[in-house]
Amino acid sequence: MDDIISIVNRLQDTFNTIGGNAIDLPQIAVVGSQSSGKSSVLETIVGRDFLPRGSGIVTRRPLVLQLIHTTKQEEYGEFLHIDKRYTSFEEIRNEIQSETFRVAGQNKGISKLPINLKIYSHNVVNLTLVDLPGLTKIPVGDQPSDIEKQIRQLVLDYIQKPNCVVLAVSPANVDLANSDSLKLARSVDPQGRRTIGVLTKLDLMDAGTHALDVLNGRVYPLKLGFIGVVNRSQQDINSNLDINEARRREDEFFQESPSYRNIAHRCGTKYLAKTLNNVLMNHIREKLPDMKAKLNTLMGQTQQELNSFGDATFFGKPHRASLILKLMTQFGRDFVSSIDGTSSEISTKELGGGARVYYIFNDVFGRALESINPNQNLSNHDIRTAIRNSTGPRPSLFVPEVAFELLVKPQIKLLEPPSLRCVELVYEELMKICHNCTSPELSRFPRLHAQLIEVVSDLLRERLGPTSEYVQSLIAIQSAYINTNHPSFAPGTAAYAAEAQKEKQKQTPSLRFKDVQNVIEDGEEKDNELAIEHRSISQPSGTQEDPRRHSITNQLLNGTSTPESDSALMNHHRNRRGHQAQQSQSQTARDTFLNYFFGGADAASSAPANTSNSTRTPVRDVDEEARHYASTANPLNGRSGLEGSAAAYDMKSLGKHLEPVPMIDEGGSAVSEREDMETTLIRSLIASYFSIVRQTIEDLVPKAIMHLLVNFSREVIQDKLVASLYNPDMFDELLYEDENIVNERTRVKNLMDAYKQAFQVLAEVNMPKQSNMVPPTQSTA
Ligand SMILES: Nc1nc2c(ncn2[C@@H]2O[C@H](COP(=O)(O)OP(=O)(O)OP(=O)(O)O)[C@@H](O)[C@H]2O)c(=O)[nH]1
Repeated sequence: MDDIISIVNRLQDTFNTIGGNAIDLPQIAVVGSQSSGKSSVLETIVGRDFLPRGSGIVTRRPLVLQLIHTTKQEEYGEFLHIDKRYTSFEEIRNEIQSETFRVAGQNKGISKLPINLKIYSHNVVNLTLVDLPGLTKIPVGDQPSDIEKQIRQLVLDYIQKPNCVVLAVSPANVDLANSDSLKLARSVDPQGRRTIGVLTKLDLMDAGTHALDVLNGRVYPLKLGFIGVVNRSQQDINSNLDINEARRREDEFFQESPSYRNIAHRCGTKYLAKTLNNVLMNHIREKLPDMKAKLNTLMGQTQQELNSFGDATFFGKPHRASLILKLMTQFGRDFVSSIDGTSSEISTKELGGGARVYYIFNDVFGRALESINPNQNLSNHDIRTAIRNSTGPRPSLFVPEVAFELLVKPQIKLLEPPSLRCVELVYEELMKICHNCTSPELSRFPRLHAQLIEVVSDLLRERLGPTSEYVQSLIAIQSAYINTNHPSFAPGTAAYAAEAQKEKQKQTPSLRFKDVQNVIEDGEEKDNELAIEHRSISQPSGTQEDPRRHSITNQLLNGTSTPESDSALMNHHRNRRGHQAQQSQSQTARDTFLNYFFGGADAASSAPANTSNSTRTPVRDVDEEARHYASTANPLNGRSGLEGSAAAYDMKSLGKHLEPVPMIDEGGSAVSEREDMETTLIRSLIASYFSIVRQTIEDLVPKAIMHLLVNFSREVIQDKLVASLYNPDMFDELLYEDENIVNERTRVKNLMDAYKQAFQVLAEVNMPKQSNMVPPTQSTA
């Protein structure tokens, strides 16, 4: 029995340490009619005098008695309602009495409110016993009329729980057929599986009668059987008969009684206590598989929790350096793997790490660039003014390239703010990643963690400047040189021109845009001719000019070319080829034409290379252009016809009638159809060129950020961390452990030890001695 007690106690102690109800130990409720001897039975199980005794109703409140086994010699009791340790059992009894009076009153009334008492002793097994008010039938004194019902309900509240073992006490000197306790026990345990019958007062039976039939299970069937006991009489109590002496007398009674001598080994309080233990053990055995499985799970979880505090091999001063290095490497690796998306903790709920950087590039940055209007902040007035200014005193003949450059550069600058913001967003994202790089092991060392974050933050901060500057220079580079020769630049312009031309075609059936294009693309021979022609036109003034050229060019531009004129043109050029062919060879006819349509104020000086590839950029209304050209400008030098004869005017007399020139033309001067056309064209050209630059920036900025900020940081992080923090003088400081974490680790460690111990105990319980495990049966009689 000692083995069982010790195993049960150890198990209970183990689970007390854990603080959980891992074992569902049974509660034993003592049920019986009034004065049947319930309190006496309880007292003998505990082995101490501590319950109020007497005739009439004594137990008027449930007494929940927790017996707690301790290894200390000192025995004491504690009530839940009072913060005091009672070492005198006499005092405990008085406290029960006064507490009963306090709640249930001085009369014979009862209360459902239990009194909770814990008894700590090395003589007890861990058990919870409940002493309940005795069952009555008739109210006495000033008891309420439904006292029987009240007590019955109170008792049922306890015994109907499946883990409650019912100790049904019946006095032997009353016929068992009248036993209220058995009747009530049967209502909750009809199979009699968890009811132990206790027959008290065997010593008070009439002479010549005995309870052998009951004790042998022939009268009332209970799986756990009946046990006969002899408690102290009132007389014994009054004379303070020692409880151990009472037990000895009880043994004597059964040994010497001719009726019970044969079954003396399964009678008495001692045997009752043993039976209760067996019931307890059986209960544990039943629960064993569940408990083991539960314990295994708990051990697994606790081990995991323990592991999260770090590898135990790194504990201690000699391992500080390797621990720091390990944590640093882990931090750096986490940072890199978060960026690369190779982290083991990839979320399915939200974007994280590198995916967010991609999102910034693709969605945020991409959309920000797309949303920029290429003509933002550019009014028609601005464009006209730019054109006018760039043509100087001359009326513009063609859309001036200088004006286009002037206007497109500030627009390119619009790409700078979103590009710089993109750098910042990625920087912020990397900062976030760095802050999220933590592990339970690292969180043990808050100072090291903070330092790791600080070093990486510094690194990122250092890279922010150069990356932003580079991105800024990417925009500046785009503004530095406007490459109208870009292969993608022409189609947009041509599309616009085609659109504009369609409008015109409806009105002028003369030489059309298409025709001009056809002329351009009509074979190398003609192209070369035209190239030579343009070269001639571009001669600076003062050069000897062929007068035939005027009419040929005008014919072509006016769409009035004839086979004759074409051949004349050819002949003319053949004649000129001798001295000019060499110079023209490197130039194509496309250059020539584009200088017509895209010529600057000074067409002769505009770089042909700018337009050499823009084969489909005839952007002017050729008819109108040619007419305008013929009427207002000298096609040879692009100068106004007025210019040459300016001296013919008497400026002094004119001055009297002319208005002063305003600093800003606020729309006072009428906008001609032609100016309107030019403005629209410039807008289209800006949009076309802007989209090329935008595309380049959209491509280059993420690359630059990846190279200068992201990749750079991930490559140097490890070196940077080691260089900054791997210093033996700092180890103590860096490895300072948070007090709460130390406590938590200790708690988890103790928990793990307790589980291991419990597991060991359970292994022992699994193989108990057979004799201890068999519940008492009547058949052995
Ligand atoms: N001679 C003798 N007297 C007993 C025995 N058991 C109990 N008594 C006496 O019977 C009386 C009632 O015993 P208790 O143990 O107080 O009975 P109870 O069922 O707890 O009483 P309530 O709590 O009032 O219901 C006491 O005076 C006991 O001394 C017994 O086996 N033999």
